[in-house]
Order: sequence, then C-alpha cells, then structure tokens
Amino acid sequence: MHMYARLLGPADAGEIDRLFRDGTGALFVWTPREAAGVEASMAALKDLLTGLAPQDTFPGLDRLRADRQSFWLASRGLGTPFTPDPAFLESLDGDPAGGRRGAAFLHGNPQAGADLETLKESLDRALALSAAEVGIPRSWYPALTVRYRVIRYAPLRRRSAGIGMHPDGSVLSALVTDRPGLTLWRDAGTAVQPARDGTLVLPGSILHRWSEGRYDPTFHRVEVGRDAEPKFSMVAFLNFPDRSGIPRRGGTTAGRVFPNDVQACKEDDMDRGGGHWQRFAGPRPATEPRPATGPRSAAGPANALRAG
Ligand SMILES: O=C(O)CCC(=O)C(=O)O
Ligand SMILES: [Fe+2]
Repeated sequence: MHMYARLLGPADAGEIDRLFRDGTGALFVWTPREAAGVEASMAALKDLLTGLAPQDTFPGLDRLRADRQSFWLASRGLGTPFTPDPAFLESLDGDPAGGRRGAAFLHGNPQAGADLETLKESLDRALALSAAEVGIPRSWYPALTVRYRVIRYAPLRRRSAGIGMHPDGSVLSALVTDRPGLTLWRDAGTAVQPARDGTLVLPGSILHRWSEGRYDPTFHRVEVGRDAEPKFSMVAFLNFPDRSGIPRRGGTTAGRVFPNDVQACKEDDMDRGGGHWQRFAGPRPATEPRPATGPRSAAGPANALRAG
C-alpha cells in the first residue's frame, strides 16, 4: 500500500485525486536547482529559530506533547505575498501569540525575508497544483487563506520534541522539512517516513468534510529524540474563508453549502471522548479519534465563494 507517491512532473490527470481519495500524500520532487535553494533557506531559518523560546505543542491523539520553537505568517489568497496585517494573523488560528511572534520575527530578522519567500514559493506551487485537482476553482484562490508555520524541533525541556498524531485541520497542507521525524499513518498500523527531497502535500480534515468523504485526511505525527539533530519544517495550511458557507465540490444548488468553521473542525478532530475515525487503526491512540462528521457550530449565512 502506498503512503504517498513521488510525482516527478506535472501530475497525470487524476493522479492526485486518486492519492487523496486513499488518504495518502503526494511528494512533488524538487529539481536540483530548487533543492539547493530550499535546503539553503531551511538551514538559514533553522539557525535563526534557535533563539526563540520553546512552546508546548498541542497533545495529539496519542498524547505526545513536546516543545518546539515556532512562529507563523499568513497570506490572504493562494500565491499572494505574506500579509503584514497583525489583525489578520491573529484571526486565523487559536494561537494569536504565534502570529505575534511571526510579525516580531520578520521585523527583527529582515534578512530572513528572502528565505521565507523561497520556501513559500515551493509550498504555494504544490498547493495550487493539488487544489486544482481536488476541484477547487482557480477563481477561489484569492479568497483562500494560507497559514505558514515555521518550526524548529529540538528537545529543550523534554525527552523529545514533536507533535502528537493528528490530521491537519485544513483543506490541504504542504510541507518542506530537513530531517527525519515525520511519520504518516494508515489503517492496519502501516506507517511510513516520507522522503525529504520534495514538497509533501497532505489532504486535511476540512477537505474530507467539504468533499463529503470523497477524500480522506492523512494522520501523522512528528517526533525528534534527544540524540537527533534538530529538525526544521515549514508547513503551509490552505483553508477556505473561515466561518463562511462554501459551495460543495463540483458546483452546488441552493442549500448544498459547507459551513466552514476551522476551529470547530479542529476540536472535533481531537475530541478524545468520541471514539470514531473508524477507518483509522494505527498504533492505538489513548482513545480513538472521531470521524469528520462536520463542524459542530453553524457558519455564517453569507457565501464567501461562488460555485465554480
Ligand atoms: O514538521 C512536520 O514535519 C509536520 C508538522 C505538522 O504536522 C503540523 O504542523 O501540523
Ligand atoms: Fe500536521
């Protein structure tokens, strides 16, 4: 069983659709020139993160919790520049302090801008190719949001650094990373450590909900032990406009709207009281995950996007 596939050129029609239906990721392999740029930028940013205070990670379904140094940035629209608007940064996630650290990092490290742009370009390109294939109309790209988390994992106060098992609460996420530690899970305990010579795109739990189950999210976790080299990642989370009605995949009739609420989806994903996500049967988490049945809270009445 594949856990992800290596895509060496523009994807064959239907290839990404097939992978994401299977809950697997797609690795967009870098050209040698792109690899050199991405690797140099990851190394430079990892150095700059060394000085940041460690933060607790959210405990995953397996309760792994460990520290990391991180901040985040964001853009309004897919393939548009980072937005410097701090109110926007703080509105996107349950971690406004991470957004403030991002604004402070940019301010204090202007030389990091070019490296962040280099990585953003690779992430955005992989997201755009994948978004088109799962049925997101290009006319929606300016209204989508992308949140970029820049991370250094190094055990500072604990035995390990990482993030517990989770699906991403996004439509799609893309990541570049420089060291082992990321594990993708499938049913029956199948696990794989993806290669790191490309940009990896994973289907998220909001894609699962919006597509009414056509696509499955990829469960994954990160763990870096005390003896390992610190690990760098930059992850881009693509989402629909939050708290809006999103026309369902493949067009819509009145009423066929997905009520998008990112925070409610994330909470639902991590609800340990549930006991679902039935197709997921990896190494047992403390309690089983819940299914992506849709957000609990109703979204606002307005449709932010037109059916494409
Ligand atoms: O750093 C990684 O390799 C993955 C990070 C991740 O899963 C996340 O931030 O959601
Ligand atoms: Fe993740």
